[in-house]
Amino acid sequence: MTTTRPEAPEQNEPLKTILQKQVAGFAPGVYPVNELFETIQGEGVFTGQPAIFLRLQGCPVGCPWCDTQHTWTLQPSDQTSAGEILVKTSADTRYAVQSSNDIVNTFKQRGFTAKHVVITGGEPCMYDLRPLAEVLEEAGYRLQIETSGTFEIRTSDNTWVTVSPKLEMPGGLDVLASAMRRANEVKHPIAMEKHIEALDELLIRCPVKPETIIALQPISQRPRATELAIKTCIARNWRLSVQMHKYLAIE
Ligand SMILES: C[S@@+](CC[C@H](N)C(=O)[O-])C[C@H]1O[C@@H](n2cnc3c(N)ncnc32)[C@H](O)[C@@H]1O
Ligand SMILES: Nc1nc2[nH]cc(C(=O)O)c2c(=O)[nH]1
Ligand code: SF4
Ligand SMILES: [Mg+2]
Repeated sequence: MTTTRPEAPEQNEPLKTILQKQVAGFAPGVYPVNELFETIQGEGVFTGQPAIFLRLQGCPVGCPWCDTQHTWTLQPSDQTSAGEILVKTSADTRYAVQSSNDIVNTFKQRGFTAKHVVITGGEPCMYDLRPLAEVLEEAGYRLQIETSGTFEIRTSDNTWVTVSPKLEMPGGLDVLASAMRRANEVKHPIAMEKHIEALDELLIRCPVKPETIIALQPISQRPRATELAIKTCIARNWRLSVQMHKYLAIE
């Protein structure tokens, strides 16, 4: 296991600056892993697919409704061992720094049978995912990433890219436009009409490929958000993504 420890942040530095410095401290092919588990994909096109989830630590985007706010920070004091990550029973800020080979070996040691790997976060595209994709694909896994489109997407050509666009993006419009062009799937969290209007506007400014699937995902299972998503999906011929794992109370 790699024991790289990022430098401690100075006081009052913005989260984005702290994260950028700490991310730069990781060697290529080494990642801070917040969670690693096998479950059923509960979101988007692959809903129902058995999958291994790899949750990377760190995200500077700050969506107010984010359901994984414990992944935002990357505090050196939160670094722990790989063993501790595997026995986690609740969401917390701890992470283990692992190489791509550590990760694939863990999949094998745990006896995971799924061949679909979902890399999520936090924001996984803060990291260059190409070394990890190479190791995983070589070992016979298919990759999917969940990303906000706020960082350049660095992964294999075969990766299924799910973009959940964050419109007030720190990366700027060029980065988001490139993510939208690369997207196999756009999965947009919504609660109100204005979120659908924002998506319409975005699709004009940042077009997707004709085959890209568009899905609406109600924020936090709110009934009004779900009703709006259902109505809009039927009217637009878009997909509905309901975070099935939350209804089933599984990981
Ligand atoms: C937690 S994010 C991590 C990956 C990446 N940062 C992103 O935003 O795509 C994974 C997915 O969960 C969605 N999400 C986060 N919080 C949610 C919530 N409260 N309700 C519905 N979807 C949510 C995000 O939009 C994204 O599609
Ligand atoms: N079962 C399950 N499916 C998911 N799809 C996307 C998830 C995420 O947090 O990115 C997620 C998750 O946390 N659990
Ligand atoms: S970009 Fe993703 S992880 Fe980051 S705050 Fe938004 S939903 Fe959460
Ligand atoms: Mg989740």
